[in-house]
Amino acid sequence: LPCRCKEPASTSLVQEKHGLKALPSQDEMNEAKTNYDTGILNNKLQVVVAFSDFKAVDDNQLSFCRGDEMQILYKPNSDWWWAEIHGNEGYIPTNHITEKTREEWEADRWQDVEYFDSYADLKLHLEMLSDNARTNAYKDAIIQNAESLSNKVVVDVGCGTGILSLLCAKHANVKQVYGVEASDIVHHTQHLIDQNGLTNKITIFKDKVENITLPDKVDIIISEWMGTLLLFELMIESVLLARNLWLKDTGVMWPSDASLYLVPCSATDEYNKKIAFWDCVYGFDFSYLKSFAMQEYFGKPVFNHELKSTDCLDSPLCVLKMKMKTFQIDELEEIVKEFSFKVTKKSTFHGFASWFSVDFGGFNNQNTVTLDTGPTSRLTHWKQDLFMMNDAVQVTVGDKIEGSIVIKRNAEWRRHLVVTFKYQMIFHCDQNIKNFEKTFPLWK
Ligand SMILES: N=C(N)NC/C=C/[C@H]1O[C@@H](n2cnc3c(N)ncnc32)[C@H](O)[C@@H]1O
Repeated sequence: LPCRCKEPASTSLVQEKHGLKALPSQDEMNEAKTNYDTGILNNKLQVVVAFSDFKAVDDNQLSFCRGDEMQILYKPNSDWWWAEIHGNEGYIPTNHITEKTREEWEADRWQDVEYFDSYADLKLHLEMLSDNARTNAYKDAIIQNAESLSNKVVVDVGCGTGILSLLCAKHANVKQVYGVEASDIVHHTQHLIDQNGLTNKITIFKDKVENITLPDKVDIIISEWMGTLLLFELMIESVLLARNLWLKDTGVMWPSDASLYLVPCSATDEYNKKIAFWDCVYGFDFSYLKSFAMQEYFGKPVFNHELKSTDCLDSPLCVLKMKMKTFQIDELEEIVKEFSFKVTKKSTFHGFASWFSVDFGGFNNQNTVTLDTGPTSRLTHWKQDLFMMNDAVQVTVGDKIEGSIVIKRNAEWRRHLVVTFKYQMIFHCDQNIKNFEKTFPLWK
């Protein structure tokens, strides 16, 4: 099948670019045919997955795309194997494929081993549980909607120590709570449930929510999945998958709504401490280092920035609003939002700040509880995010900052994002225009 790969490179380019040896000789091939026939294990040909596209440059090579699965027939040398795909046979370069299974390959793209290891010990759970604004928002939502939760079945996706499951079971007369947790922290969770006398109300599943089978569909999905820039970790994908698999049509998602906000801001302290600092170091001009400092300190977002309301140069803009009952996973691939900010004070524009808020929609649209992580609310462990631009620009009332933010999901590393700002500044006094653009990996 014609592959949607890029245009063919020349043979030499392919071989140079991928550092490939020459194609196998006829002798090597004959040798392989003899040896490999005996190498087939229990009648199953080895299947490999391509982790990058390859465009054949002659008719005895096979073209394929990232994610394609191929059967290996012979291995004449370490650089080229003879494979079959879509009924065609030919050579494939071994430095484009992984011998891992698709499941292993997918897990790698999600960095599941590192990800779930990071939640296996108490550190992150202590940080989340110590965040009173966060945890009490869930508790308040449960208490204020206890009536509606009565006799309902709840699933807590990514339950960690089980705190949300415990709050549901204690403060509402729920029928049953299923707590689902894939990291090793889950080996403590059952003890905590038993120790608090809620064993008969809460059932724990020790696996990814993608892999489990619940006894039945549920009335409520509760989860605390929000990360930096709301979306990082992309745990939201697992929550939406759980919705698609296990939520009744009449079911409720908690949080029910999630919003991401953006504002132009000054960040004078950060800028002076890390960038302006180099202008004069013990009487010496170190300004040569400023561009390196900008890359080192602000090439990526600052995820633990504390934004003051007085730093904001205009009102915040909601750049993403997700109705969790209907939002689709593929909408996460790329989010684009135009903005047009108008500066409200004389200050220095250093960049943009972002934060999120989530609503726990009441069942009858009353008793909605909101967890807001913005500069006017109680500080949470998320704090706010700072996207420091490369140029600090003096601004005054009426200056405009117009452009777009693009949040693009990393095609390879599925928990990561890339954020690009592209905008122009239109100065009120002389209508002079300056163009800016900067891209921030989050985090790969
Ligand atoms: N970043 C914030 N705020 N919270 C992250 C919260 C993450 C918790 O949910 C678990 N978790 C994440 N994804 C899954 C999944 N697909 N299946 C089961 N458990 C999962 C993690 O192991 C953490 O304990």
